[in-house]
Amino acid sequence: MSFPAGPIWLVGCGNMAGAMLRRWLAEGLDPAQVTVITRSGTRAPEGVRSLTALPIDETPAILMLGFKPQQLNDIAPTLAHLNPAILLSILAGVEEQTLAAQIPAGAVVRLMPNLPVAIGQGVTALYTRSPDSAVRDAAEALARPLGLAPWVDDEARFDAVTALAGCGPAFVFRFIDAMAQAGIGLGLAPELAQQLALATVDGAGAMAITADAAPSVLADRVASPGGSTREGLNVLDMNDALKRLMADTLKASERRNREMAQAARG
Ligand SMILES: NC(=O)C1=CN([C@@H]2O[C@H](COP(=O)(O)OP(=O)(O)OC[C@H]3O[C@@H](n4cnc5c(N)ncnc54)[C@H](O)[C@@H]3O)[C@@H](O)[C@H]2O)C=CC1
Ligand SMILES: O=C(O)[C@@H]1CCC=N1
Repeated sequence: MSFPAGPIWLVGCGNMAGAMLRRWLAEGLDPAQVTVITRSGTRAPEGVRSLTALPIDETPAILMLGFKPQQLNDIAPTLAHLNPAILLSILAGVEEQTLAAQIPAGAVVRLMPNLPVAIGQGVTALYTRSPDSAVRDAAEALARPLGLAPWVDDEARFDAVTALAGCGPAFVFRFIDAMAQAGIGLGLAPELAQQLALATVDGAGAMAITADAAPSVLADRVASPGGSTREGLNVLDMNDALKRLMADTLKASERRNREMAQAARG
C-alpha cells in the first residue's frame, strides 16, 4: 500500500504528530509533499516545509490536526476555508461530528496513534463515517506503516481505545519504572535494575504476542508450583489489586477524553 498522493499539511507537530511524520518519512513518504504548520516554527525534518502560518492560495489533499483538543475552537476557524479531501484528527476525545461542523472537508477520519509509532510498533486506531473506500484506503496507507492499525466501528468506543492504547505506553513506562524502583529497593544497582526491567518487559511482550496462550495463562507458566513467582502473583492478585488499579486508571483516562470531547462541542 503506497502513501496517498498530494500535499499533506500537519497543523501542530509536537511529540505525537512529529513521531508519526518521522516514521512516514523513514518509510518513504516524499518530504516535499509535507508542510508542517506550528505556532513556533518547529524545526522540521529535512525536505519538509515548516511554516508558522497557513500558506495562502494553496489547499492540502490531506489536512492533519496535531495540536491539543483544547485548542480546537481557536484554531478551527483559521482552517475552515481549506476544504481538504480528507481531514485527519489525532485529537483525543474530539468527535467526528464536532470536527466536521468546524472544518469542512470531503471526509473526516479520526486516528488514535500512540508514541511507539515512532519505531513502527505503535497502535493507530481509525474511525470514520465515510463509506468511501478511497478515503479509508488513504487513511490506512498512513496508519499501516506505524504499526497495528485497527478500524473501530463504533465511535462511542474511541475514548476507551484512546485510554488503553493511546495513553497505554505511559502506563507501561510507569510499570517499568516501578519494577526498576522495586529492584533498587531490594538492593540492585539502579542501572542494572533499569536494564533488567526494560529487557524483561521487552521479552515478555514480544513472547506474549507470538505465544500459543493468553497472557493470563503465560503468567501461570512462569509460576513454578510452590515457587517464588506465585508468592509475587499473590500480591498482585490479592483482591484483584492490579486489575482494579488498571480499571481505575483506564476509567480516569476515558472520562477525561469524554470531558475534552464535551468541551470541544461547546
Ligand atoms: N502524546 C501522545 O502520546 C498522544 C497524543 N495524541 C494527541 O496528539 C495531540 C498533540 O499532543 P502532543 O503531541 O502530545 O502535544 P505537543 O504539545 O507535543 O504538540 C502540540 C503541537 O501543537 C502546536 N501548536 C500549538 N498551538 C498551535 C497553533 N495555534 N497553530 C498550530 N500549531 C500549534 C505546537 O507547536 C506543537 O507542535 C493532542 O490532540 C493529543 O490528544 C494522541 C495520541 C497519543
Ligand atoms: O494525554 C493525552 O491527552 C493524549 C491522548 C492519548 C495520549 N496522550
